[in-house]
Formats: sequence, structure tokens, C-alpha cells
Amino acid sequence: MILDRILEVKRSEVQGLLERFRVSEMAREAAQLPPARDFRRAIDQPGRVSLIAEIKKQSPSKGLLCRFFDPCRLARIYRDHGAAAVSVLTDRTFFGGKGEYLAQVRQEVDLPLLRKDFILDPVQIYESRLLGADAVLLIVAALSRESLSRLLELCREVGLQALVEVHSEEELERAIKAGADLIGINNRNLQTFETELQTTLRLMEVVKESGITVVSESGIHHFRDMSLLKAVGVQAALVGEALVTAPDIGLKVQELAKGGGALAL
Ligand SMILES: O=P(O)(O)OC[C@@H](O)[C@@H](O)c1c[nH]c2ccccc12
Repeated sequence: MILDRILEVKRSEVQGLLERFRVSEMAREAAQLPPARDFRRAIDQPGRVSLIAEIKKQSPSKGLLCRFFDPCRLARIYRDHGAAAVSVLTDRTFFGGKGEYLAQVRQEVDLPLLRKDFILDPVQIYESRLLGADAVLLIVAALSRESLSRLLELCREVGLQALVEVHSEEELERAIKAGADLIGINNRNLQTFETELQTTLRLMEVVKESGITVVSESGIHHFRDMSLLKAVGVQAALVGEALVTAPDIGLKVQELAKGGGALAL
């Protein structure tokens, strides 16, 4: 499965980081930073589905999405047309991202930023904070119960929020048990790569009225998708492909923000 391949590469990247940097040194530096922005509050606003707009150059399933890729330009367009937060893919091998993109976007816009990567080790949490992230993605399918709890705890310690990603009822249960208050339901099936908004509708039954902030992820393309998510009580939608491939990106951001009720029609 693709996730196994990604994790193999990621483990060697982590090894590289550990060889190049001292974790204690990074922790000391991170402790001196001003507090991160409140990602959860920015996306959890009554009566609307907030848009988390993603900066994504390529994906394992679709290849190159964006020919003239300029992360800072994308971030400005997202901000100017109604996005509540920005997600930056930093994985290099599979998504064509880099850590520097996050640092550059941090300089460019003041919106809360999510670092989208495959986080397996504490060193990546410190690195994320130093690059300017306000939140990081933790993928339940990629982590043991112990690692998930340990990384969640570390996020709290360093002042980063964690978006805990699930694909199934079983993973959702693990996320809740670990104490996640911000959960991403990924509509993409990791085996087939197909997306199915139904996944969000199904898992929403379990979490609604729990006080957990829910983000629906992947395969969201249209105004009507956002309206549907609004009707089932989701707080935010994470959208990449539909934005970066749109002929007029600003217009697409507006369409989705309107569909979620974040902008007036
Ligand atoms: O491009 P899409 O279908 O709008 O999806 C965005 C986002 O959900 C997707 O990039 C994503 C969700 N979880 C991930 C984990 C790793 C890498 C990427 C992802």
C-alpha cells in the first residue's frame, strides 16, 4: 500500500534530521517563539463550514497538479478570497513539497497554518514549530497508539495544535481515546485512492454533538459539496486539488467559501 512506501521514505528522512540536528537545541529554540495562532478557533465558527485551503503541487494519484507553482501567490489568493486557514504540504518525495514553502508562506500571510506531512517522530514536531506551523497533521493509520498519544502530548507542550486524521470508525475511536479535539475525516480510501464524501457523513454520526471539531478532507470540489458538509454539521473542509487546478483560483475559493456559508452569496 502507498502509505507503507511513504512511511519507509519518511523514516529515513527522520533519521537524517536526527543526524543533522540536536533535538534539545530545537526544543530550546522552539520555546522562545511567540505563541502559535489558534488554528482550531479560526476554523470552528458557528453556522459555517470554514475553508482550509491547501498548497499542493502534486499527488501520488494524480501526478503534477500545478504547472506554475508559487506557494506564496497561492497563499495570498486563498487569504484574499475567504479561506480561514492554509494547509501546506511539505512532503517532498510524494507531494513535491518542502519545509521552506511553509516558512515562506508564514512570512506572506497571517492566517493559521497547518503543516501537512507524515509525522512519526518528536523531531518533526519541533521542526514544524520552527518552520512556522500553528498545527500539524497526525495520521492515525501511520502511528501506533503509543506514538499517537506521545506526539499529541508533545504538541500540547510545544503549543501546536494537532489535526488527527482518520479513515474509518476504528481509527476514529482511537483518535477519540487518545484525546483528540480536532479530527480530520479523510474521504480518500488509501487502497483505491478514490474519494467518497459518504465517509464523512458516516463518521459524523459518531462525533456529532461531542464538542470535537471536525474537518472533512479530500475530494471536495463544488459549492454543493460544501452545502452538504454544512448540513451534516462539519466545521471545516480541507481542499487542495479543486483549488490548485481551477482556471480561476480566487473564484473557486469564493465558490467554496460561499457554499460553506463563510461568505455571503
Ligand atoms: O486534493 P484534495 O482531494 O482536495 O485533498 C486535500 C487533502 O485532504 C489531501 O491532500 C490530504 C489529506 N490527508 C493527507 C495526508 C497526507 C497528504 C495529503 C493529504
